[in-house]
Amino acid sequence: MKVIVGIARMTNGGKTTLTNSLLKSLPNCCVIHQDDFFKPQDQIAVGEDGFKQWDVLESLDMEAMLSTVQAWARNPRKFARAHGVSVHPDFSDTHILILEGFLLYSYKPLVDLFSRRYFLTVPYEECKRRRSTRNYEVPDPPGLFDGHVWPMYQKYKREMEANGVEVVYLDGTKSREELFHQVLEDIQNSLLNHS
Ligand SMILES: Nc1ncnc2c1ncn2[C@@H]1O[C@H](COP(=O)(O)OP(=O)(O)O)[C@@H](O)[C@H]1O
Ligand SMILES: NC(=O)c1ccc[n+]([C@@H]2O[C@H](COP(=O)(O)O)[C@@H](O)[C@H]2O)c1
Ligand SMILES: [Mg+2]
Repeated sequence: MKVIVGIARMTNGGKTTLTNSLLKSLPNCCVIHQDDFFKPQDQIAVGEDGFKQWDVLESLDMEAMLSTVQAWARNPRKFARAHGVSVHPDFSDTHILILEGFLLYSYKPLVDLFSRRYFLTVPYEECKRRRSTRNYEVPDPPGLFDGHVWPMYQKYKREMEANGVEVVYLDGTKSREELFHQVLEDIQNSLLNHS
């Protein structure tokens, strides 16, 4: 059985934190981080607003991300080995892939591959506060959050809803432990339903 789980959305919603906890608890579980597929800085367009447009789909090499997912799907055992994940003998027929990132459900070739699509949200003020404490490889210029990050979040969310993409919303203001247990239990239940 092969299962692909999406841990998506809001910047600073807690995706990477939650994903890292799940990886330790789920058997034969590999991960692909969307952040690893940002194009180089000189290929990021500058918008009419003067900001580099990091938070649009075109800033990510989604074809390369899809190829990586396909490599896992062709041979999850080989993928696990190559990524240092040992295959648990008691669960050798179960393979889980977590895709983690802020724009997972807006790229058509990927969207139907998920068994479960999680969508972490936190209120605007909390998101902005957490973001202000983060150090990205390319630091945020002043005004980026309100001028680019937040409007793009809203635009893609509206499009996703209009396209009828089904997601499981998660309240990112819950504690790390509560979120972890909620999602772990939910994934375990959906594994039982698949088997
Ligand atoms: N459940 C939570 N409650 C409070 N703070 C959190 C929670 N999960 C993550 N954080 C904090 O929020 C920030 C962003 O977390 P991170 O997992 O990197 O988010 P993302 O990958 O969605 O951008 C970090 O400082 C992290 O420690
Ligand atoms: N990793 C990078 O090269 C890079 C560069 C500039 C901005 N970012 C930011 O990363 C965010 C996505 O990552 P998080 O969801 O972990 O916050 C986007 O909102 C984007 O603005 C990342
Ligand atoms: Mg992250």
